Amino acid sequence: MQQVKSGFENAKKLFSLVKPFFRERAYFHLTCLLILGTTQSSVVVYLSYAQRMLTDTLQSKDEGGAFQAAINNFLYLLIFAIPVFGLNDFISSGAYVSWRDFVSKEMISLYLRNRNYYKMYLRSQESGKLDTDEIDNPDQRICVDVATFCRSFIDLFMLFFNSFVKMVSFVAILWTIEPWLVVFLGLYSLAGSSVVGHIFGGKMIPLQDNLRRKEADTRFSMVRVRENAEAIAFYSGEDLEEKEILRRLQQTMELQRTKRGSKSILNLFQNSYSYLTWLIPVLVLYPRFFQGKMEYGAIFQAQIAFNTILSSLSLVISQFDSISFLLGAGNRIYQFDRELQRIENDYRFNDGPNQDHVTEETTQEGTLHRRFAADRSQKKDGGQTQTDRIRFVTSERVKLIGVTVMAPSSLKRTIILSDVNLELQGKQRLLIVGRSGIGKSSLLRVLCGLWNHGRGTVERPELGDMLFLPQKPYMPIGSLRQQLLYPREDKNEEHYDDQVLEKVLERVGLSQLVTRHGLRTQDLDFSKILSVGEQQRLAIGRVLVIKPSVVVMDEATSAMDIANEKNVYEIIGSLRDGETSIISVGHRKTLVQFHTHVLDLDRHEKGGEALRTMEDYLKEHPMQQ
Ligand SMILES: Nc1ncnc2c1ncn2[C@@H]1O[C@H](COP(=O)(O)OP(=O)(O)OP(=O)(O)O)[C@@H](O)[C@H]1O
Repeated sequence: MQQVKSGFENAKKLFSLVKPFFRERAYFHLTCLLILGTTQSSVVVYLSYAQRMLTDTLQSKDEGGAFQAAINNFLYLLIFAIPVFGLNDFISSGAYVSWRDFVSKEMISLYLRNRNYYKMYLRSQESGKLDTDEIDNPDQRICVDVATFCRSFIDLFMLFFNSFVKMVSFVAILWTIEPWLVVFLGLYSLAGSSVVGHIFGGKMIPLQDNLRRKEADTRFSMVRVRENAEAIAFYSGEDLEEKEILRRLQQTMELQRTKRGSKSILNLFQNSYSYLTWLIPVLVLYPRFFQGKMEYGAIFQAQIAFNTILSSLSLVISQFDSISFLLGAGNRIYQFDRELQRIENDYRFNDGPNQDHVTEETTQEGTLHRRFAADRSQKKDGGQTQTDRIRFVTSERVKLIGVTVMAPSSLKRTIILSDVNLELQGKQRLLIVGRSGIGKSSLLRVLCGLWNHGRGTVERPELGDMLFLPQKPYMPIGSLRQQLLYPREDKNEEHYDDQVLEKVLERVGLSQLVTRHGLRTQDLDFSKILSVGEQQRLAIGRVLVIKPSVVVMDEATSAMDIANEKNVYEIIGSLRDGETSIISVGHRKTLVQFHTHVLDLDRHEKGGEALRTMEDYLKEHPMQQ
């Protein structure tokens, strides 16, 4: 019963993965595959008749001169059969490429949409592991598992369909020769499939799933070495890295050994199952042949029909390894897809900071406000009922009203900061200070909409009008132009022509990069080419290109020398006639001179007024001058 239930579950999962493609463009490929399958199976059936005819004329020593005709017949069939079988790969690969393309694009789009990738990453932080227990290695799921799934599904589909068509034809042939053989085959395959499903089903499918996960973990540990080559080399951490990679490889190999054991037993069963029946047609039919009531060709054809029906009916047994391989990959895609859908739904009904699913309303002052569904959500959390989402409102200035920041972990909602109030007018520049770990970066994450757990209201301009600069800037693989334009696409040629961008580079002291790398040389990895200070200046170049109304900097000048840092603040200060607001987080004393206000989180923690003018702050902290 358990087996039937899990078989039904697996079929349901497969159906849910295949269904979306049918809403798209699968019908053409399916029609081609079905026509091809039917043609191929018919050719096999005709070949069996041609073989029977040939055998009969051989046995009769060409009595009646039919031998030549049988040879010709066979040859004509072969001429037709060769291209038909040759088309197999062409047509099935067409279906595979189209399907894989569709599924991969859907998954990539869902993964990157509405910051789902970031939410999945936050979930992985909750467990403190690299990946969540359920959703490990999203990259492998999208790139490798989807490919495996589509290829194996199409191959198995073709195999099952061709076998079915052949089986129907050969059942008709064998029925005319000996009906009991057909009945025997039906019962025999039913018994065999139940035995295989019962003994191997529960083991092989989870084993395949686990194996794929371990393979991906091993590969990922190699990728980490490549990505962190220099840091590892500085530490001389090779030995430790090797041990870690070998530990993961060892786990993979152990699973391979377990699989080998189960597979050998499966193979033994498969071989015994098919060889045990070999003699049955001959044993059943030889009395009639000896009595002269049957031609040798009929026995020959009965043998072919018997074996074909047997192999068709026992496909589940003979292909069990491929089926578990398919279900293993399918299961991983299904889990991933379900998790993404869950995150997407959660986003729709609870999260907010994105324009797609928000409600819009106009305030009394006529300002366009966007209120997110989350604002109204009341949720039970840890046994307490509370409003656990921060409210985001679009406004011209930055204002925090009673903002309490909670860690995004859903397991344990730790309060990082409570009841922070702040209002920033244009031209004001805010420095956020406080001891390490107090919550400075967390506050910026809230401001930029990455985190939304907590209470209170955040008013700020549209996200597209704000630019966040982290300590370690992100450098996408691409040209120098693309670095400057990021996160905008490199297509608006007139607006961002090369001369404008060269001027930007000149202002941040990086004009030598144009000579060194060119503006349009593709596929450069600037995170490896540039020093961290240069990367930080390049990121400031993005501020000059985008000209946001608010610039948020999280120790974004920490790797620069004092002259460059000064230059950067002067550049940002001159944007939009000095109306660009600056919010910085940093520990360096030099930052004080570039800001007009301070949000002192240490003072806030002790219950004092957190927001002060720089003048007041310096009276209390003269050493900072
Ligand atoms: N995803 C997370 N889940 C749970 N806690 C987190 C998460 N990210 C950060 N924290 C915790 O929140 C607290 C504040 O972190 P945050 O990075 O905001 O500190 P910070 O003031 O910017 O520190 P620093 O000056 O060292 O950069 C820390 O105790 C940190 O461990």
